Amino acid sequence: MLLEGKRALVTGASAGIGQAIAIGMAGAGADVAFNYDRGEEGAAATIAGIEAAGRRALAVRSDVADPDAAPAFVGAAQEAFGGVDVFVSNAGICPFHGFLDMPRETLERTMRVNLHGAYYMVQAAARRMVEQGGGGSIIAVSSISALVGGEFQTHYTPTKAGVLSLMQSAAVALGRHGIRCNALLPGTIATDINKDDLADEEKRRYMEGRVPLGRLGRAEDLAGPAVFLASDMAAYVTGASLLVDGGMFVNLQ
Ligand SMILES: NC(=O)C1=CN([C@@H]2O[C@H](COP(=O)(O)OP(=O)(O)OC[C@H]3O[C@@H](n4cnc5c(N)ncnc54)[C@H](OP(=O)(O)O)[C@@H]3O)[C@@H](O)[C@H]2O)C=CC1
Ligand SMILES: C[C@H](O)[C@@H]1OC(=O)[C@H](O)[C@@H]1O
Repeated sequence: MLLEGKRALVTGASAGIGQAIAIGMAGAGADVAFNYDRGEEGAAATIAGIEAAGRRALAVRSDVADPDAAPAFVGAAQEAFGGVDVFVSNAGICPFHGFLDMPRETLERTMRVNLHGAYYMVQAAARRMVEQGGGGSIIAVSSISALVGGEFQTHYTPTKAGVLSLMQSAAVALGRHGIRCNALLPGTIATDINKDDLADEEKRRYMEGRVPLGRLGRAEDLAGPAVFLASDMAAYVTGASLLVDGGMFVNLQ
């Protein structure tokens, strides 16, 4: 198995992409610790999925925007599993809103969760990996939106560009420790984050029509790419970004 005996941590894994990655990594042989903010029921489902794969699970409830949450999460995983080999920064929000009347609190919360949260979490994981020696793999869930804009995402797309940039700089900073840092760039993946937006049938059809593979993404579509980047199959891959979008980005006309 690609991640046999590895210890993986995933932020925001009570739902959607994080949950699929957490369960996918367990299926590939990893013990998995994950954090989440509010979704108790979802967290229980993630634990069940990890355990069904025969691996150990640890759930930690905390807000990634809180700088103290990062060392606490990594410390809890260290205590439970004895180390950290793989870290996935995934937690994120996207409260769709227009630009001209963007509430300051919406802007600041989105920045704090998506960008500051990723920074604190990745830094805490990297510190642990450096301390234990032996390298590691860090993956951040950025977005196709790091590369293109969105009318109702002016507060969100800069955070995803920032997360992509964080992986590039962290790859440079951490290469000497054998720690690889890469970004996943999902396209439009049907999850809770865009349930309301895609409830508009016309919008949904338009988004589907932009995808050469003919369908929106599923959370599970991110699990394989995440396992690959976490594994030794990607031993010489760092500072890279991988679009997982069914071809949406390259579909100009
Ligand atoms: N869906 C898509 O089309 C795309 C998504 N992405 C990115 O993928 C990531 C996951 O999104 P997706 O799975 O779609 O969304 P979901 O809303 O389905 O899941 C988001 C997860 O993040 C958690 N979370 C949210 N805020 C916090 C916080 N402050 N602290 C800890 N955990 C938190 C949620 O936990 P809880 O519910 O417990 O609060 C939940 O587990 C995000 O970073 C998003 O930007 C990127 C490109 C496309
Ligand atoms: C929430 C959006 O639907 C989703 O998030 C992204 O990063 C992409 O822009 C997707 O459209």
